[in-house]
Amino acid sequence: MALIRFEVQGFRNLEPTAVEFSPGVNVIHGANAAGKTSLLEAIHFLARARSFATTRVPRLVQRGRADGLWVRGEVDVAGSVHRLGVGWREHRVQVRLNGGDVGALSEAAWLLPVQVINTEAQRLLTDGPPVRRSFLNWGVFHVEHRFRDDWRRYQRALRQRNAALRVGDARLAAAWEPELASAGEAVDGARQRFLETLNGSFQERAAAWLGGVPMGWRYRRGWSGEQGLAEALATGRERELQQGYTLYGPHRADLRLLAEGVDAAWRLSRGQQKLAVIALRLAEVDRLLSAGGARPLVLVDDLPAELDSAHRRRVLDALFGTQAQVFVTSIERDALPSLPEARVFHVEHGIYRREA
Ligand SMILES: Nc1ncnc2c1ncn2[C@@H]1O[C@H](COP(=O)(O)OP(=O)(O)OP(=O)(O)O)[C@@H](O)[C@H]1O
Repeated sequence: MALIRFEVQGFRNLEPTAVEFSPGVNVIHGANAAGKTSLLEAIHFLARARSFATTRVPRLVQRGRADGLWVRGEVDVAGSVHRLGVGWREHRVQVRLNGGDVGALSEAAWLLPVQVINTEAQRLLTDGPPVRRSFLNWGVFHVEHRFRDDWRRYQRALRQRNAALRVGDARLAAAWEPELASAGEAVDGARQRFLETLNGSFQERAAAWLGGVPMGWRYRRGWSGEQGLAEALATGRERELQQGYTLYGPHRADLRLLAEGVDAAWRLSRGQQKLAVIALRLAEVDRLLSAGGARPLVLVDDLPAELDSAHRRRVLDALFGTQAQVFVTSIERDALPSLPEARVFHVEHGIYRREA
């Protein structure tokens, strides 16, 4: 899997240009405000129908453009090419795959699993649990095919039970519990299996990058102790009726990274936090690659920020050593090591061009 051809229209400051990316490493350089982040954002929009920088899609539309935006790409999956297009037109996201409309991006999300590493990377440690749950869900979604159905089933049962709790209907709330518990246990089981497979690769990189600080993690599944979820829901129901929503289940899970046994967000420097997060994200990338599904894309924006040159070099070696398709931006071309096989693009005033 690789994003080989790419084109945008009406996306931030980018001029409508078509380019051919390398299936391996792509380096994008240019001055401040040239459009480097916008280009990565456009790739991300193609993959996920949303930005990594804003939750408001209309902000991505080029100033003064009334007809919205489109991002199009050709994705090579084992030699067969899929045409994917994602746009914002008539106040909604539109997705087209191989010439046909696709109802939801989730139908096409398997094509381009994308990971972002940017100056905000350490927010995976410092923000609240939702970012870590979505980190986990993303990985599990791409390696366990049943996960999507279990997660949807769980969300649906959760909505129904919460609606019953809000109106104080204990019988209806209880009636949703078997479904909620079975889908919730499946979601949790998939997350735990997935996490176990990340540990080796995470530990290896963390040991090399964090100067021997012992790292680990604590996964909380969202309900306590040895209880099954059905039991936790039944015993918690009275309290939940007072609160008006479900307090137990995988929607309350969390994954905390630990350094020397305490929260990594307290113990590590900002640069170390970033390195720990990169190690975790690359462990996910390794896992997807070993699962043999779609090959992930890794978007790396402004890596030089906060990393000294020795750590930058280690991270880049690790990145380039994975079999993922990689896009790295940098203000200075020379801040990145020169790789003979990398394809280099220069961005200026929103025009991006391949360098000879
Ligand atoms: N909707 C939009 N329409 C037009 N231009 C926009 C829009 N949104 C942002 N821009 C502009 O696009 C330019 C490129 O921003 P971008 O973040 O891609 O730059 P960059 O090359 O990553 O810069 P830096 O190195 O400073 O991070 C900025 O001048 C920004 O103001």
